[in-house]
Amino acid sequence: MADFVGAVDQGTTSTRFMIFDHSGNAVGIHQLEHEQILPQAGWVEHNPLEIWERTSSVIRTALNANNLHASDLAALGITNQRETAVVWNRKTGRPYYNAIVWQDTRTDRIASALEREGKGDVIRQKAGLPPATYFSAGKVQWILENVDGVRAAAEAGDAVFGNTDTWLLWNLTGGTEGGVHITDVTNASRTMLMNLETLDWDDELISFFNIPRQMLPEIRPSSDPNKYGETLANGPVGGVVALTGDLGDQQAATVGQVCFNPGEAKNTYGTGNFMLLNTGTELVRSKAGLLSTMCYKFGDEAPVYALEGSIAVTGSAVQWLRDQLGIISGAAEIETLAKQVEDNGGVYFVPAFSGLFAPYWRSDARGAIVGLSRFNTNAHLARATLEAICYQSKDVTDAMEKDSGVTLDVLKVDGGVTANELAMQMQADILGVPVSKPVVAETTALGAAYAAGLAVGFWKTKEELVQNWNEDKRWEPQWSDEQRAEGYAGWQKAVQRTLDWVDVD
Ligand SMILES: Nc1ncnc2c1ncn2[C@@H]1O[C@H](COP(=O)(O)OP(=O)(O)O)[C@@H](O)[C@H]1O
Ligand SMILES: O=P(O)(O)OC[C@H](O)CO
Repeated sequence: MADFVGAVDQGTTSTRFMIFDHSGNAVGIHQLEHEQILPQAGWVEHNPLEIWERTSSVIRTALNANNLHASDLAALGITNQRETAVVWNRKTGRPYYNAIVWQDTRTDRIASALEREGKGDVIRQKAGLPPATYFSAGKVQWILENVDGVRAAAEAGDAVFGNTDTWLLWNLTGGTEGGVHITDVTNASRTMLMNLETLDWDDELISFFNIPRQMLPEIRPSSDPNKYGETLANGPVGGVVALTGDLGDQQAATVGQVCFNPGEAKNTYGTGNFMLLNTGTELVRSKAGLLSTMCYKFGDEAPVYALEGSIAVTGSAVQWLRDQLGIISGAAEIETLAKQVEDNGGVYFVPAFSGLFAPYWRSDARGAIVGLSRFNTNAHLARATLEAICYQSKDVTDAMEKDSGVTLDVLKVDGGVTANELAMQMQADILGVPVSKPVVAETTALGAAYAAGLAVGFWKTKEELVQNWNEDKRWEPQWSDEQRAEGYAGWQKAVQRTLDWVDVD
């Protein structure tokens, strides 16, 4: 068998290709950003053709730079930004419209109408999700209603939908020359169209959004010995390799962090934050504002479920300080600035730029900086931004404890923001729980590689993967209980100030 497994990680801001050896170490990586298209307030789009071009490019470059070839890869996995919706013509390969990104809020009226029309409870029951702009179904409905010719093409079977995993699988396996139209259970669980119990598209959910069923891809396991397809010999991989792993990026990170037992959780700090708790083969329905979602399904094993706390804006608040306010020139600088002051000086920043996701689900919220006095400086705002990342994670952790009864004894973390030592110390202080980061911090790509490799016997058991996980760094809580309670009370007050700001009806 070949010595390596490859994984494409198609994220919100960039796409990377990574090559892993049997110990789970990265032996090659290449990464490219793509354009964030912001046509109006609240709208976020990506160009699917640019994403495919960047994907091809990172695959070619990473293989060439390491003098590796298709024959060195035992299998390939894909992981992706979830929910982001692409609709394209299967005969021409042309997208009808830009991909509408998970952060996009243009469907707020569609989402609030669902609740008004009494469909919210059916959606929560069947899909495990609250009606919100976040999920794919409303985005597909918007394209069907607003882009000329799409509905007729969809009814004729020519216009098809996929998240970016499906778009890339289709292109990698042949595109107009016979590409597959496939997704996995984790991605499907974020569309708002899949029934969590049957793991199939649900006609009632589909009818809420008036989506022709033939637009939807086939739903397959996240790790599939019956491969989804093979890469084209003349494609970017340069040879035929089996595609056997497909997971949404947050579920992939959960696998990369080897959270295979019920009660194990990870928190990924990227553009947003996503905490997932493995709830085992039991579907736990959230009462505290979390999502019930798929964790993974490996081959013909029973599906594993998760509770998820999704936070829309965390690392992107750091980007906002850099790009919109210009108070730092690079993300890493926030740490130096925040360290200039001892504490937040009374300032709280709630970055509800896309409304508030878990556990509030309030699309009428907008961002607020509160508690300002003349004493405050940029340094307090920098500190409040890092605290906001951690307080939002505290909201989600509390909800998780309520829903599952599980008390975390350690929080496994990964993602871009975990490079920030101060933020990770704050997280341990605010939660009162140690925070632990693994040596291989690229857990998302690693999880997709694990899913692909398990399917072809490159790794034989999940226990082998657990052996690969090693701690790099741990932060212990230092705050007193009193400090923690006082700080969190301020945060909760600040959150109240952001609510009911925009009129979504
Ligand atoms: N040292 C740092 N301190 C705080 N935030 C950081 C730091 N380095 C990167 N980030 C943030 O991390 C995010 C990128 O993380 P990444 O895991 O690559 O995200 P994604 O997968 O969502 O693209 C950016 O939003 C950036 O602002
Ligand atoms: O691309 P990321 O890492 O920002 O993750 C995005 C999530 O999948 C959105 O649900």
